[in-house]
Amino acid sequence: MSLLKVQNLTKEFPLGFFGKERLKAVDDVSFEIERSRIVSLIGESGSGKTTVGKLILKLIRPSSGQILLNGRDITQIKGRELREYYRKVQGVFQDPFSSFNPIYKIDRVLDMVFEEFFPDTPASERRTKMEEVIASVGMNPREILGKYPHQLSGGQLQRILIARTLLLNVELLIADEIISMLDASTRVDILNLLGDLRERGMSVIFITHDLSLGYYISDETFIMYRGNIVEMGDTEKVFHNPIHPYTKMLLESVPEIDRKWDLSKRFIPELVSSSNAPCKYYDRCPIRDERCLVQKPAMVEVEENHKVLCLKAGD
Ligand SMILES: Nc1ncnc2c1ncn2[C@@H]1O[C@H](COP(=O)(O)OP(=O)(O)OP(=O)(O)O)[C@@H](O)[C@H]1O
Repeated sequence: MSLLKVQNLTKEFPLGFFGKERLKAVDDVSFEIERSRIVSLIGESGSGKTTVGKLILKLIRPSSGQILLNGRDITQIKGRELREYYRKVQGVFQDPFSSFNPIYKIDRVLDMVFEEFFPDTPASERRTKMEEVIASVGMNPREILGKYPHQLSGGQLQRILIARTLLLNVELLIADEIISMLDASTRVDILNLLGDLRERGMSVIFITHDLSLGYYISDETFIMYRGNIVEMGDTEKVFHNPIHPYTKMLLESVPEIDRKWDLSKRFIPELVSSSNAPCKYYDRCPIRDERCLVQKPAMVEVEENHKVLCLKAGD
């Protein structure tokens, strides 16, 4: 049984002044994540990545669909079951400063994990465990535990948030753009830390719009476009044998060190489709044909653990 199974997940938001129209921020998304895997969710701004993360974290409710953790549908759980869910599934977000209460020192922040989830743990054991997890995210507990959040850097705060998930021993971490605010060398340290979590048996959904970061760290990659996953599978296959025209375009648009900016290759995304084609990529698609105007694409398995949402993928 997979750790996480998401089935036909959809989230609509009201659109416009009176909210009569609806935006499908996540549209019929299905995937499974096994234990001890890092999966990147990649797509341009507004493609629905954060909404998927928030739905799994139960910060918002789905319009339809199911989310199963270890086979149990969690969309309706409440009370004690919900608390137990948060012991297993946690999120870390882009801006680490906003995740901390500025008046609590770091020891207090970590102690609250014990208060909430393991209240019977004696004080001395709490301290030992806190020191262990701070050390395992590469920091000196004596330098960190007595400090307030504003006395630490963004990278240090991200590590503390990851240390917090180690205290809980979570099974699934949703990491939403957690390294966009960090400098290049701190980024690599945090990415490597995610790799360590995987070695401990944790799975990570790594949300990013940065293809190279996704490629560096993930076992599997899901490419999102306007609420749909358009391509998914082993990272090596998605990156080295991209099939969906959107994935191909994304990979071609990564700036390379030895390639200069070229106006003729500039791509301006069209966020609202002008046709009513069932394929959301139709208006931008260089390989579209008349079938794409009438037939809704379904996920096609093009090779083992590599699927594509495109009518032409099977051609
Ligand atoms: N609470 C909300 N109410 C209305 N629309 C929303 C809400 N949250 C998100 N949206 C819309 O849903 C779509 C998907 O948003 P989401 O934040 O999931 O995208 P994203 O891929 O994470 O983008 P980014 O990389 O910019 O964070 C966007 O069009 C966004 O404007």
